[in-house]
Amino acid sequence: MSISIPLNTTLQYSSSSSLAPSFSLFSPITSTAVSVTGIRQRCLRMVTSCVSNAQKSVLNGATDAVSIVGREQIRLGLPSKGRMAADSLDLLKDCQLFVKQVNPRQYVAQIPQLPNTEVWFQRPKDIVRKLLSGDLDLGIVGLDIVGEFGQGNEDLIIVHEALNFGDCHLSIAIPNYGIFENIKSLKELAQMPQWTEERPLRVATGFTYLGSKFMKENGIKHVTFSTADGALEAAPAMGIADAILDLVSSGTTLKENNLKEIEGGVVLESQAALVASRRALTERKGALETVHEILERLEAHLKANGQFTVVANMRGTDAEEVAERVKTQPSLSGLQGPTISPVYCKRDGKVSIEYYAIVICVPKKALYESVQQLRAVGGSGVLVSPLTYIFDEETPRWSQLLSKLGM
Ligand SMILES: Nc1ncnc2c1ncn2[C@@H]1O[C@H](COP(=O)(O)OP(=O)(O)OP(=O)(O)O)[C@@H](O)[C@H]1O
Ligand SMILES: O=P(O)(O)OC[C@H]1O[C@H](OP(=O)(O)OP(=O)(O)O)[C@H](O)[C@@H]1O
Ligand SMILES: [Mg+2]
Repeated sequence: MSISIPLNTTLQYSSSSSLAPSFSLFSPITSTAVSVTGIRQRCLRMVTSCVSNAQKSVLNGATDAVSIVGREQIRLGLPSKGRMAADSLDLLKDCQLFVKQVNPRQYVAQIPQLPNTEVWFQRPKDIVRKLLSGDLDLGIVGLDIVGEFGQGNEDLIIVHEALNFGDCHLSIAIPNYGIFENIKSLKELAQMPQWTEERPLRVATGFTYLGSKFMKENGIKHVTFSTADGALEAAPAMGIADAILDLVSSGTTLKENNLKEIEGGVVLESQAALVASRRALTERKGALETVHEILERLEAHLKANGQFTVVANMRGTDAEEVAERVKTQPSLSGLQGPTISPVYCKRDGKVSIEYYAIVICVPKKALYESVQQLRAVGGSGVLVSPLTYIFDEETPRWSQLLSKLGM
């Protein structure tokens, strides 16, 4: 990379709120800044050093980034557009974290519930890059993007790996016609005699890092990659590539372009994740507390999201006897166990206990089965309602995070 600075150019340097110093070059024609020949040398040295720091940061991650100083706010990166954008905001809303973005073209926003945090909207790949350069502290992106642009950098920490949206997988696909008609697995693809050093397997992908790592791990030597920004599924039919490596969710795009996935060809499973910079968590004041709060809210919401509260009445002699009956059924154990409380009825002017109310949480998937089991042990009047949050004593991911941080 080379930089040329015209003789009459001045450099403005600021290290204001961001981690990395920023600099800008001003031409005297358009700015009032004064050029002093003596400063030029110093400016040149500063530019060279900034550029080389920036290059190092990109190559090595935040290890070489400027130290964590100068900025009070924690920065959370959210996808600025595309299929992850609305879902990220909806998830935070479900956690009672309301991102106040006045209009969609505004790239910075606040969350009133987290006054020390600012939101920056960025393209997903830039969120990962900026976590590594120290310009963001936290981010929500797909695991595919973390893998491709994070390149295994140890400064990136996955705080929550399953935010329950953006599900897809990164997979190799080949034509379902011609020489590939009978090829069903990666092994068969690798063993095709067509691929040689002179004529390698040509793969079109936006995931060249993960792609070449995967091919190496699977012992496929004769392979080259080409890249494009989208519509990769056209590449085989256009004669540009033999195979593609791209994200798949419904599989419609593959099908519509006469392509098929193969056994052993899935490079990774992806969904949205909460990612953090290790350095930010260990060095930036308040970052760890903020991530703890976000994690608690996320876990409480995501855990509750998969469950219903079920209330039923059950005739019995006492609470223990009802508990014994309920415990015979596998789907009725609840989180810790069923809550059983007496139902006070008035009969002939006297208060008596004939029924007990049982309250349990059941996984949504097991709802009908649970209702049947409740009925089988004498349950009646079953009420089912959605659960909004389950706050556990401590979230398991929090202790995992602390141990990843060596705390
Ligand atoms: N079918 C899918 N195709 C692509 N990405 C998907 C799919 N389903 C979920 N995703 C997730 O959405 C992310 C991409 O979203 P989107 O395509 O909107 O991003 P982008 O940065 O705008 O990409 P692009 O380079 O296509 O403009 C992926 O990184 C992945 O995590
Ligand atoms: O399995 P499916 O549900 O069909 O989804 C997969 C397609 O979606 C994505 O493309 P996108 O819509 O982002 O368009 P692009 O390829 O132009 O980026 C991805 O790159 C695949 O092409
Ligand atoms: Mg896309």
